[in-house]
Amino acid sequence: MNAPQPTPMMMQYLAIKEQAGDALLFYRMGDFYELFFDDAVAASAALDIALTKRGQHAGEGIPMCGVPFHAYEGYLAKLIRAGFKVAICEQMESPEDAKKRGSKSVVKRKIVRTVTPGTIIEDSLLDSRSNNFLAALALLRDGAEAAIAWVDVSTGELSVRETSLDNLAADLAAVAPKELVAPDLEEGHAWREILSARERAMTITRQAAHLFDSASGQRRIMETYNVGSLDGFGEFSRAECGALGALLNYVTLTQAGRLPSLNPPRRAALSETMVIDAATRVSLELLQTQNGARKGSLLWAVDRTVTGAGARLLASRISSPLTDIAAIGARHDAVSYFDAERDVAEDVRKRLKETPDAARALSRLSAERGGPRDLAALRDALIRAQDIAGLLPVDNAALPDALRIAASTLENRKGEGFSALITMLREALSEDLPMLARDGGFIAKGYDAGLDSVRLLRDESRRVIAGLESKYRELAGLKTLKIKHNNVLGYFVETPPSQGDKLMAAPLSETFIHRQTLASAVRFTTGELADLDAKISRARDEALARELDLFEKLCAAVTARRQDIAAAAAALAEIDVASGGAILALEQRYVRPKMDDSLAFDILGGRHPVVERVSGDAFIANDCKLGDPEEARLWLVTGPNMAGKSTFLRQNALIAILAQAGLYVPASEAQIGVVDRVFSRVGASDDLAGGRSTFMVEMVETAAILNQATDRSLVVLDEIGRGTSTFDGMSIAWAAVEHLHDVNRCRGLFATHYHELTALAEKLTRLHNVSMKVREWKGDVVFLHEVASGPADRSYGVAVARLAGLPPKAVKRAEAVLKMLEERGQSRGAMSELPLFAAAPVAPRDDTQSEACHETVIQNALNALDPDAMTPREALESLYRLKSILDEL
Ligand SMILES: Nc1ncnc2c1ncn2[C@@H]1O[C@H](COP(=O)(O)OP(=O)(O)OP(=O)(O)O)[C@@H](O)[C@H]1O
Repeated sequence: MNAPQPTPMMMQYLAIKEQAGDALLFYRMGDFYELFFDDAVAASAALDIALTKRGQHAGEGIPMCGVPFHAYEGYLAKLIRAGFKVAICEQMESPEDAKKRGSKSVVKRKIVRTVTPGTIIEDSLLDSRSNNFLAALALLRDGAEAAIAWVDVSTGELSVRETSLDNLAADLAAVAPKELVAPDLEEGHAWREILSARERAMTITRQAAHLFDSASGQRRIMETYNVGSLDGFGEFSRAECGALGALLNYVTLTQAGRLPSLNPPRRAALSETMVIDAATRVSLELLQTQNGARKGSLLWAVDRTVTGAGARLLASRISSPLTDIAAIGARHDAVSYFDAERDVAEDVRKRLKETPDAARALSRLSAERGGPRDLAALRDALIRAQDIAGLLPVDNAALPDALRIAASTLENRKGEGFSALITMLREALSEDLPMLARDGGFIAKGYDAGLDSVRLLRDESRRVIAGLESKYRELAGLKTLKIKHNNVLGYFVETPPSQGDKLMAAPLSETFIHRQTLASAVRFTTGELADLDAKISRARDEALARELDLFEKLCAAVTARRQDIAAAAAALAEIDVASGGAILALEQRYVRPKMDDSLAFDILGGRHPVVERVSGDAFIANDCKLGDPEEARLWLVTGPNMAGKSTFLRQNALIAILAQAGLYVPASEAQIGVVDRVFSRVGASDDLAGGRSTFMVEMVETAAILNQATDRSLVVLDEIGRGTSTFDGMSIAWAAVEHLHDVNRCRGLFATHYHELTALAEKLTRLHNVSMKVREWKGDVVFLHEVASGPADRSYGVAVARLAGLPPKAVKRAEAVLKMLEERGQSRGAMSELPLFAAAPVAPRDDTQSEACHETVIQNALNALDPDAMTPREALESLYRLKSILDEL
């Protein structure tokens, strides 16, 4: 038996599916996008929609599912978030046109774009406050030359930098692309290993090596920016050209040739930014917490921006702090201006709040995917830009350079200004705007005489129709006769069923032509009505064609100015970040850090931005003084668990990052010699997927720090070596401190539970012991969260265990073991002499009655307290009081 032949429709589908490659194919059929075969199976599982079988096309059941066109964006968003790519295939003609062409059943179809995690431009699929980067990695000469380029297709921001095997992980962590285009590397290749490690955080799209070639990259850049040479862009290395070329190529491919507006590529040299490796970013929770939430991150604590573009800019600044003192100072100057001019800051922010996202609207319009509302968004953004520029007069001598440049960009002072464009858009657009241009009705009355006269014709005909109704009622002698409209019949006359016969009989049948009989009505047309209907529909088509033509002209006028508009949008974001920084400084008492090229790290009254935001006034500020010629370079921090060591360590790393991102810092004073790299290992994590134990991860990370930290770096390390046996761990911690002190010579904070390490301060001249202060009261411990000079006298581990609610028997036993260990010295011998825990005698309870009585007294005293209303000191005093009550009992 012969295999069934695929139908012409299925042959068309298979040909288009081949073009879609690894993307799911959304195949437009009427009001649905349909998916077939494996695509259907994958989509129905990911979207939780029904999978059915279609039998006609190839003679057997083909798995299929579909999503309705009017609601497809939600489904698309879900698939993209799940890491899929989706090729959108549209019908390019109506079935009627296909029939006219002589094709029986197959209408022309074409992939109009492929949506991938890194190439989204639809607002509904994007988070307005987050960047959505697509990156490309070029490796030339097997990685001897390498570069990474990245773009946010929704805003057109494009950057490129050289990278290396050592820096790639940090670069990828800094950019955090949603998708990376990379050459297809063979198994075991060192670069591939680094990419695989990040595969969970981004989609990797592998492409043939020749697409990353430098010469074709150069051609692609010139084509994209329509220039004859690369001279205007500054010098790009061969690898940078390769990465940019591959990136632009992929964007062109996925957008089916309709490129969104892209800014000229900006070179982001490695030396200009602070290096923060991937593990440090996770540990410091810069843009998101370790659970992936924005709330609780550094960005969440310091973000006071009021626009999406401002939030995105702030996120990239925190992600890539600067190292150039002048550039950092320029950002601080801008915050400082708004800090001094609070009223101006408030006025500016009021207007910013009403400012639409110009960068994203512009991008959609440039990619020919925008609508009338995007034009209105640009108009309103430019109007607000002018208002804001008015609040920042460029001749004001107090205005810092960064704001002066921003204000002059907002008005496009060096160009032709935006007034003409604003006037044009103001006059052109009507009040109520449809989502899509093809819905029509968005051009304002009075803007185009031709359109107005067509509309007049249409309205005139509508009026005539309204008049016809009374004429026909009179003619037929029927009060119930009505003229109605629907999409199938156009305008028609309708009567109740009981009256239909009257119109179908002579003489009325000469005027009324029967069209339809329904249970509830009988419908007719007349020659006059048909003429008017045709006139109206011609006028409607003509009006729409005219509107679409005008829309195109408006878009062309806007996109012709896209560089200027993009610059104004960037200036608005800059002003948002600076004014938000000033508001933050005011609300949270942040100060401007003094930046210089010394090796100082001198923080007075430093606070943790996130813990402080959660705990409010109860947060205890602490100083940190490192690197001064006379002072210590490294602090060894000891103290019990829960005393605040990790908080102290992290807050200082965060202060360095905030300062160099161009923001003020949570401290009463700060002087920072620019930091080139920040390393933070606070809290161990394991890498089960990578097959590495907690201890192994810790050692790999410690190795990276000891190998990479320079004398300009800031290192914060918490309890290195705790994942192994006490003696191994202590030896590793010991050696790490010595290495940081003598070899790396960096500034750093090193927290440890190994008290033995405190003896190192006698040997290492620039190591200083500090400890977290606690109060002890008859075996209980109260945390003061204050950093004091000198080592901790005890570890208080057992006291903390008691606080945590360990059963009293276990606590008593721990105290006994501890005492024995302390008496005999901490040696393996001492440990082996200890009797087994289970065999330990437990003192029997005696005077239970008096204990119960004591409990009541204590309970009453406790009930009288309101911990939420107390400061830590009041709490401490209450504890003392409680203790004295207990003593008296
Ligand atoms: N300076 C401070 N002011 C107020 N509260 C603080 C301060 N520092 C820390 N805390 C509070 O104490 C808790 C414990 O802090 P942290 O985790 O830093 O202690 P730790 O000494 O590192 O403990 P461990 O050794 O168990 O990791 C924090 O969750 C925070 O709420």
